[in-house]
Amino acid sequence: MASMSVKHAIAAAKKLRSLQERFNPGGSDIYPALMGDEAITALIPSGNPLSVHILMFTRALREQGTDEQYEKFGRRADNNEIIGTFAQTELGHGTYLRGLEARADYDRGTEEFVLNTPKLSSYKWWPGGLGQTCNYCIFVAQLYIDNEAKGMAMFVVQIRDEETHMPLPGVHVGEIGKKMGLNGVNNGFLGLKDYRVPRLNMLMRHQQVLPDGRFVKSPVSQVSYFPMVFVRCMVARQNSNYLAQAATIATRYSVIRRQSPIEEGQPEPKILEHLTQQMKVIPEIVTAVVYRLAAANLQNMYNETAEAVYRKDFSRLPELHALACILKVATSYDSTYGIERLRQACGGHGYLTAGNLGNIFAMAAPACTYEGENSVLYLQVGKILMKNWSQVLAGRELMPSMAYISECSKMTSFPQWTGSWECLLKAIQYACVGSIRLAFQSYNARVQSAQSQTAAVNYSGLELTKAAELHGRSYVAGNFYQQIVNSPNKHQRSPQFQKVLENMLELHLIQIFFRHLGDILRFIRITEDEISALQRRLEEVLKELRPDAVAITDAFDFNDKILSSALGCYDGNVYERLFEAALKHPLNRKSVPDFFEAHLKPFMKENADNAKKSKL
Ligand SMILES: CCCCCCCCCC/C=C\CCCCCCCCCC(=O)SCCNC(=O)CCNC(=O)[C@H](O)C(C)(C)COP(=O)(O)OP(=O)(O)OC[C@H]1O[C@@H](n2cnc3c(N)ncnc32)[C@H](O)[C@@H]1OP(=O)(O)O
Ligand SMILES: Cc1cc2nc3c(=O)[nH]c(=O)nc-3n(C[C@H](O)[C@H](O)[C@H](O)COP(=O)(O)OP(=O)(O)OC[C@H]3O[C@@H](n4cnc5c(N)ncnc54)[C@H](O)[C@@H]3O)c2cc1C
Repeated sequence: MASMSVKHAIAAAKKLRSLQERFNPGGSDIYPALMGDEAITALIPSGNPLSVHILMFTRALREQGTDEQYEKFGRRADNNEIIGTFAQTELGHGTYLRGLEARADYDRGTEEFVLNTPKLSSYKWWPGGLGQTCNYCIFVAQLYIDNEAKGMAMFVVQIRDEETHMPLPGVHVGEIGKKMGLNGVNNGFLGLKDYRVPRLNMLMRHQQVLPDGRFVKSPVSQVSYFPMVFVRCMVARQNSNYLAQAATIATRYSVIRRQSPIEEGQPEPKILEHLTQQMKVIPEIVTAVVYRLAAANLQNMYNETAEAVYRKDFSRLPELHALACILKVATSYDSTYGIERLRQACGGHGYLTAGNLGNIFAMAAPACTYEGENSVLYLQVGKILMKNWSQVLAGRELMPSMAYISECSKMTSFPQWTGSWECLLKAIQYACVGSIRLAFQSYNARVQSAQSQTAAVNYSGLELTKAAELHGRSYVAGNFYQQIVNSPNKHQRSPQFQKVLENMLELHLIQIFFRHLGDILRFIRITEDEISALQRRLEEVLKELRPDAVAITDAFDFNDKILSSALGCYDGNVYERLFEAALKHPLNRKSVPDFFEAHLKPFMKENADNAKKSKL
């Protein structure tokens, strides 16, 4: 599997190079285009062992290294002359970066760093491609000068000989073992013992160690986290893709599969005629569209911020960090939940490997963990919301993506309920601000009672994560509303197309309303009649979108090779393809399986003999 994945990954890398020549060398705006060509995902269903090389190793060299360091290492990496990974997580630490144990001690006598993973728990553990594929890595370590800790730093480390691929002296490297999925990625471990690298192997665009050992601190320490921000933006796009693939498969299957008459005596309908099936499938189609649009927005913001950071303007980093966290979490949670819901919507055949829904789930699910575990990132956003609420109380402006918080904070009560889209959106935002206010009261009371900020964050954690989740809902729903209702190119859309988009907006807003009804009712009075009216509208809009479901998923434009699913094939010949896949199973090569003579027959005979004896 690993060699097949590497073979396909090399093919994909060549494609990426040709795209880079067309777009711009190493530009971040090529990745969505690349992912628009899902061949990357389909060709490598067991995961791409070069993903981290492309997404993190090459970018870290470009963004964290000096121009000279880019010339020395980055150009070769961009040209795939060397293959690297991003080695930050350790066996003992992943989330708490300040607890990382790998260390880099500066030796001013030789102008080198001595790299060590002092304990087993200090071993780098998880980096993609580290096990077998990479010959370099970005090694993230705590920097020490004269045994004084200076914080985290990144080092370019060669781990294997470029000719023989043998691990270099002082390097202990290998594969960490089988996973739930992505088993073509060869995630690896790395131990270093007194491994020396020249001073200029420390990436020094933002912080420097001078030959005499003087340390020049970064103006903004968080800029060293930038490689993670980029991947969080990519995850938002990639996981919306996984959900779109699963939605396409389940939709196509749901208009092929017939089961259970709706009226006695009538023929069995397509299962998508069942309202409950519509409720399983159609909202996931819409969620995939909603997140694809939100991820595109985030990608633009990333590109703008990356250019600003290059000019040493770090002002937009905090907002990008907050949005990258919230979208990475929301997209990975909702896509993972959605793919499983779509699998269940396909009955038993959804559980077959030939349906590919299990593999899509296995590709999507780890995004809830990597690049920042989701609950930790929710807490991170909760902390940022507390900081911004203090700004609101001080009457200060907030970052654009949080402007609604200021607006809602000025509302003494929620206006008359109308049930309009604007009303539904405002309800979600109003509930979010109410949750922020409650979280702040708890958090602030703790800080006032002399709890440390980190302890107050921990003990207010449930309210902070709730506020963060509702902030994510508010941002995503607000973005979707703007794209459908206020988009500058709205007049270029046909009325029919605009109507489909508005139905999708109606469904998204009502679905989010019902998902957070408890949170909303805490702050807004809504009558039973008003809620029942929304229930009717939900049923109505599912019926309205039913005829468009196949067309919308066809518009995702996944070809059969990419979906790799007997249930979601374009020609709809599901049963033929399921049977064809079954006949290919190795167990069907012989009529009598080998285990019959060896195990089954003796077992049955022994039981028969025992039965006879017991009768005597
Ligand atoms: C060959 C062809 C292939 C083609 C490839 C392309 C094809 C693409 C297809 C696939 C695309 C996408 C799929 C993705 C596949 C990728 C594969 C998996 C990769 C996984 C890699 C990893 O997992 S790398 C390791 C990730 N690890 C983490 O994320 C660690 C998580 N922990 C943290 O981030 C931090 O510890 C923390 C944020 C939780 C806490 O930060 P800190 O310790 O500093 O403490 P504070 O919370 O107090 O923060 C201090 C201040 O810093 C601010 N802050 C924190 N983080 C950031 C940030 N990132 N940016 C900016 N600012 C930040 C924080 O807000 C505090 O600010 P103040 O309050 O103002 O002080
Ligand atoms: C498929 C895959 C690919 C990966 N690729 C890479 C890679 O290329 N490079 C790399 O460096 N790493 C990589 N990782 C590692 C990944 O970044 C870490 O797994 C992730 O950061 C979580 O850290 P951890 O696994 O050590 O969990 P921990 O940090 O030990 O967290 C475990 C659990 O503890 C809880 N927890 C932790 N901290 C807190 C907190 N502050 N508050 C509340 N609860 C908390 C959470 O429930 C969390 O799930 C990869 C992981 C996976 C699964």
